[in-house]
Amino acid sequence: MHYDRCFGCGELDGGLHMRSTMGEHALVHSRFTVTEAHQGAPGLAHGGLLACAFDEAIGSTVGNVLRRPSVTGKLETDFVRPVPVGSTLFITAKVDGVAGRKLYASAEGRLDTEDGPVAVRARALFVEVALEHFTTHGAPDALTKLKRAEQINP
Ligand SMILES: CCCCCCCC(=O)SCCNC(=O)CCNC(=O)[C@H](O)C(C)(C)COP(=O)(O)OP(=O)(O)OC[C@H]1O[C@@H](n2cnc3c(N)ncnc32)[C@H](O)[C@@H]1OP(=O)(O)O
Repeated sequence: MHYDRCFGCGELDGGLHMRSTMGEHALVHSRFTVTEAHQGAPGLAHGGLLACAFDEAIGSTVGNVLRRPSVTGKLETDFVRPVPVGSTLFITAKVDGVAGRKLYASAEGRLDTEDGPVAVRARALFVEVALEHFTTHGAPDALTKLKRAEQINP
């Protein structure tokens, strides 16, 4: 968790409540379980929420592997298989490269087990920002709030 009120990883009611774990070879593993609240078509996950889960999984990967403050500049998703309500996506993400402030990363999500069929792939460009990005555009006390989450979950 990088911030307790983050929609992706925080404690908010209705949030995605995702957690990430660093694995071997700098791969980062996250899980997203699709509930009734995440539906688009009846019984199926909404594509925008799946994109959100991948934004979170990749953002957490960039943050934890590179330890550079950054924001999503671009996020591309390939939805290759339907994701039913009740299923869990096992997401594995990695950093693909760094070019100055541009941080490239990607992820794939497999259905229900770590070696299940791939249902979603995503690629993202994160752009490194100064910490003032968060205090100027977000909340003046943003750094205190982010630091609090770091203390809960170092
Ligand atoms: C642990 C954390 C988990 C968090 C997960 C969730 C993360 C998020 O959702 S963050 C929220 C969503 N994202 C945002 O709000 C970002 C809003 N955008 C911005 O603030 C700015 O556009 C920002 C910071 C991305 C870039 O602006 P700026 O700092 O002026 O840099 P800028 O010069 O435009 O771009 C830097 C480089 O990135 C490239 N770039 C920026 N955006 C894009 C894009 N969409 N596509 C391709 N390239 C891009 C530029 O071309 C430039 O490349 P080069 O250096 O080769 O010329």
